[in-house]
Amino acid sequence: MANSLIWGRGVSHNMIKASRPGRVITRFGSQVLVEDGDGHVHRCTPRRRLEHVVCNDAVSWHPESSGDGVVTEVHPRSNLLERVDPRGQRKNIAANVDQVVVVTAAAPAPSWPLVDRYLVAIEGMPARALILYNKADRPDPDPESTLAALTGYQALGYPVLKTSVADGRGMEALGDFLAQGTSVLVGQSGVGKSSLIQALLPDLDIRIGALSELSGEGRHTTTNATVYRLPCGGALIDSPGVRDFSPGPTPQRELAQGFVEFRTLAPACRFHNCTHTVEPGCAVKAALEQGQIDPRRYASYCTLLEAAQV
Ligand SMILES: Nc1nc2c(ncn2[C@@H]2O[C@H](COP(=O)(O)OP(=O)(O)OP(=O)(O)O)[C@@H](O)[C@H]2O)c(=O)[nH]1
Ligand SMILES: [Zn+2]
Repeated sequence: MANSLIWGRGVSHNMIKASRPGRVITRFGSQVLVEDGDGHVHRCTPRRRLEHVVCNDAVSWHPESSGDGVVTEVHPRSNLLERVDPRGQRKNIAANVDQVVVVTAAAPAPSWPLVDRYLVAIEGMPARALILYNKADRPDPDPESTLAALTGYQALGYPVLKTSVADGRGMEALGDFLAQGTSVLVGQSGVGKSSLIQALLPDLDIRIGALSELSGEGRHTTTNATVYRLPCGGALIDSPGVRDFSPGPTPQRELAQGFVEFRTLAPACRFHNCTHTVEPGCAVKAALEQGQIDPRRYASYCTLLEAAQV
């Protein structure tokens, strides 16, 4: 009898210590919320050398008898979404982002150079991009430019979708895209990111409330990047910082890689470190002169090159 009791205790202790797979839902202070394979969320403290753990990291963790758990390992990341703060410091936002939805709209007027800048960052991560044109229910002040830009992106292989939160068009197709993985929505202020997220996650406030309660930190959780499972399938990472994500300056050598139409041409340039601007024998400029590259995209490249890190 005594033996079986000791045996019983030993088994449950081992079970508690056995590491389990999980996903970091959000961070708050020095702690994280980890979702296990059954969808249950546990408050955990990362081991000391794992302080860098971020939203959507795949981790190993185990529960402790105190109730909270311990994150023991952060698995290799497929990518990392970084933000550059006003002082120029890079801050990690979230890991393992499969897809980035670049939201534009009929109003405010689309900034296509900004879309190009996002695409460079997305290509560098790498992640799949979707270009969304929201508020399609409203008249476009410059329909010709919009059509030219959107068909241009499609020709480069980027999926393009028109949506309206107001009349619901395109929302099902957006759900189908989001179902393919873990996504973030980015874009200029006022294009409708909050409205889209509210439509995709109608119970967002309730979920934020539940997570805040679990963290024991009141409304603190809402300011940190958080992963939400979507009813349409897939997951969405959101926070004010994610929505306002603006990519920092790109290293010069990575910039040309971010323009997908340059990739097959660049190896044919005379100089291996060609900037595709002033060099003789540049295959990119030759393609531009022959009308095979969109001059608008090339102008974006030149603007980004001026701001690029050497
Ligand atoms: N007509 C129309 N209006 C929309 C649509 N989507 C959003 N809006 C409106 O556009 C305005 C801005 O929408 P938000 O969702 O706050 O935009 P946001 O991108 O989150 O903006 P920030 O919070 O500033 O980053 C609001 O008045 C919305 O009601 C749409 O599809 N059609
Ligand atoms: Zn070149």
